[in-house]
Amino acid sequence: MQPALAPDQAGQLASQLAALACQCLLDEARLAPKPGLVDSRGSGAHQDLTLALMCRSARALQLAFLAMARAAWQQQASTTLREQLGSLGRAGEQAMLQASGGVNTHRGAIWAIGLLVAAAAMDSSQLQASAVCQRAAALAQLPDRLLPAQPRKGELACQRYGVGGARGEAQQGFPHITRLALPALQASRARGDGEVNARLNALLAIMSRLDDTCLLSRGGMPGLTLVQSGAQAVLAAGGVATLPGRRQLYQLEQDMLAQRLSPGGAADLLAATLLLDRLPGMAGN
Ligand SMILES: CC(C)(COP(=O)(O)OP(=O)(O)OC[C@H]1O[C@@H](n2cnc3c(N)ncnc32)[C@H](O)[C@@H]1O)[C@@H](O)C(=O)NCCC(=O)NCCS
Ligand SMILES: Nc1ncnc2c1ncn2[C@@H]1O[C@H](COP(=O)(O)OP(=O)(O)OP(=O)(O)O)[C@@H](O)[C@H]1O
Repeated sequence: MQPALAPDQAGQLASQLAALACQCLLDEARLAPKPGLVDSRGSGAHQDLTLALMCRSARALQLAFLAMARAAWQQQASTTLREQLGSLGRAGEQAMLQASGGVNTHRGAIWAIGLLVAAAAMDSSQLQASAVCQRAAALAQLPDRLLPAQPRKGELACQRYGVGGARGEAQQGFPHITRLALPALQASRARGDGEVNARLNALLAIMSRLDDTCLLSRGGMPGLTLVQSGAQAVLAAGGVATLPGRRQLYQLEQDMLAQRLSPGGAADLLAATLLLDRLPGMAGN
């Protein structure tokens, strides 16, 4: 049990968490070169998204993350908290749609990062990635009776292809982050690759294994397989910091753009990876 904090101290930590979550979304959006995704070079495989739109959407989500951190502050996982977070997540989606003029910029990110912000707030004395992911999984496993019944694109892809999607990833405690992305980020930094390349290698590690419903909706199983094997080829060639790895990355990007493939789920998980990487270093810890 963490020691009780004065209310203003608790409020400050919740604000810091929300600001950090937004910063991670901005860092993900600006990181380049990301195959198929919006980045500082352009819109990737998207026709209705730009970097400016992604940044506006990211900033608009700070209040939703703050509300989630406050709601979860020193709470245990419960159906009441899960349903509160669900309502706040849907309000966040409305704020996102307002900021983006009706385009889905960050729905998957609100889900993953919302759960992780809430999980961090539940016990701010235990901010290591594994502990935070376990608490987020406990939340994601609880039912939300207020969830609207009609299934969305991701849900439909899950049913059609028999994969777990965004929900399954969270319910399992974000294994693509803890087992792949964070180790790839750390190994790449340790090799002296530089921060941009380390983050790109973490993204490629997620893409090499994730059953991303964005890819399944856009390109079916062939689209998902193309991306997974292309990302594996980049990593097998030595990663994005090497010349052979860079060549594989640009080949993968050409193949993805030709088929309008965008790994949106992997991008969300990269932003979540950056958050988990920075949580233990948050002021006050
Ligand atoms: C569970 C969610 C993601 C609904 O997902 P659904 O599968 O129905 O599809 P939807 O197309 O809306 O979103 C899927 C998004 O998740 C991301 N994604 C896709 N595949 C994956 C994957 N394998 N792993 C992680 N993220 C993924 C993509 O960005 C995609 O756009 C979520 O939107 C939801 O239930 N929201 C309700 C509000 C809520 O409960 N919020 C909780 C706040 S903490
Ligand atoms: N840098 C990024 N560029 C593009 N998408 C991103 C980025 N970062 C995260 N995403 C995620 O990708 C998802 C967008 O995927 P996608 O375009 O397939 O969804 P959609 O809007 O439902 O589909 P469509 O555009 O085909 O109608 C968003 O939910 C968002 O969470």
